[in-house]
Amino acid sequence: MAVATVAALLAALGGALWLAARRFVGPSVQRLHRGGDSGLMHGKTVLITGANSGLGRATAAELLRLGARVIMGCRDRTRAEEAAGQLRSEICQAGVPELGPDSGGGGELVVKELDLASLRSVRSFCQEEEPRLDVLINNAGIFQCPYMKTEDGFEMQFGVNHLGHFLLTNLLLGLLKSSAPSRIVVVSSKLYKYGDINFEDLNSEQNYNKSFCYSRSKLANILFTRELARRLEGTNVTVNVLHPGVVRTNLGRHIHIPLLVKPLFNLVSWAFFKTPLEGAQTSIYLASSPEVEGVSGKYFGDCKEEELLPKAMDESVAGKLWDVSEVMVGILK
Ligand SMILES: NC(=O)C1=CN([C@@H]2O[C@H](COP(=O)(O)OP(=O)(O)OC[C@H]3O[C@@H](n4cnc5c(N)ncnc54)[C@H](OP(=O)(O)O)[C@@H]3O)[C@@H](O)[C@H]2O)C=CC1
Ligand SMILES: CC1=C(/C=C/C(C)=C/C=C/C(C)=C/C=O)C(C)(C)CCC1
Repeated sequence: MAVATVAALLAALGGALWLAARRFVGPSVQRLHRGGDSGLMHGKTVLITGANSGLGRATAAELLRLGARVIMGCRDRTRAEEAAGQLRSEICQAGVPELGPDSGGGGELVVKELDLASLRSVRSFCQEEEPRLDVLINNAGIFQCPYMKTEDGFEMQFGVNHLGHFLLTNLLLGLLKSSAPSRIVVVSSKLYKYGDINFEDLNSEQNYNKSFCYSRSKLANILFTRELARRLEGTNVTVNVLHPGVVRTNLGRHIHIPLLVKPLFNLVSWAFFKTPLEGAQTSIYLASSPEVEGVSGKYFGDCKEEELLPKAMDESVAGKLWDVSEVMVGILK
């Protein structure tokens, strides 16, 4: 009995040490791409959607550290102000002195309300005058929620992840062009592989499968990027799309995990998932690195270009999705 207890304790200790070692010296930590000088983004304005949490928050922190004026486009002002306050104090503690509105254009955080589940909110957000926009990061997202509709009657995941960002980007294109060279960065997911654009039921009214709808919205992000890159040729505005890997964020909030199993999931995610800062590296890279100047229409993971499945490169589906999306959000000329 005593031998069995000691063996079990040793196995548990060994397992814990292995997990901890993996966490601290594993490949995901080594991939960190913190090459940028503070000042690299000085004078640049960056808009990040969903910047109060997870990847968006980590991206905001790093671009702020690089000297950008970061606009946090968030649906909940209280949560966003709280995140902004924390980011400001983290940056001050890290000793970046030039933060603030009087700093001559560098390192400023601005919170603005933006609910991507409401076309009215997207339109009113874009009506607020901004003198320039150098980088737009379409980051906000919702994952495997129960069947819900946006204010305008779209299935929630397709509505927020694709249509809200589609309208936002289109309404900001003039400003991005007048600020060129400028960049658009789109956060998609490897799970696009399990999606299809079923044009006959884009609002999933006949049949709702939450995993399929998430994957479809992320496939739409990629098709949108490729069609937009084609339309933006010669404008000096680039657009690229990325997958961040599996990252420990609040994205899984709609996944029900029994209370007793939760500690195990937390342990597994702590050991195997990327941290938000690790997951945000490709967004930061595409937003700021001189290495990707002029690169457009490409798909990235871990700061490197990756190949796409043929269904994400289908030009006729991308063109049709663009046309249908224009009608859905009401910007058909
Ligand atoms: N975490 C991961 O493993 C992966 C994430 N991704 C993608 O990364 C992106 C960021 O997600 P992540 O940081 O993980 O998740 P989080 O849930 O931590 O962050 C998502 C952000 O999106 C915001 N958001 C959700 N709905 C809306 C809306 N209607 N209007 C405006 N903002 C909204 C959230 O706001 P609020 O806090 O108010 O809810 C939050 O700020 C998503 O596009 C996701 O699909 C892709 C692959 C893997
Ligand atoms: C951290 C954590 C969770 C987070 C899950 C996440 C972050 C899922 C990510 C999904 C992916 C990979 C989406 C791809 O596009 C759970 C499981 C809810 C509960 C336990 C702790």
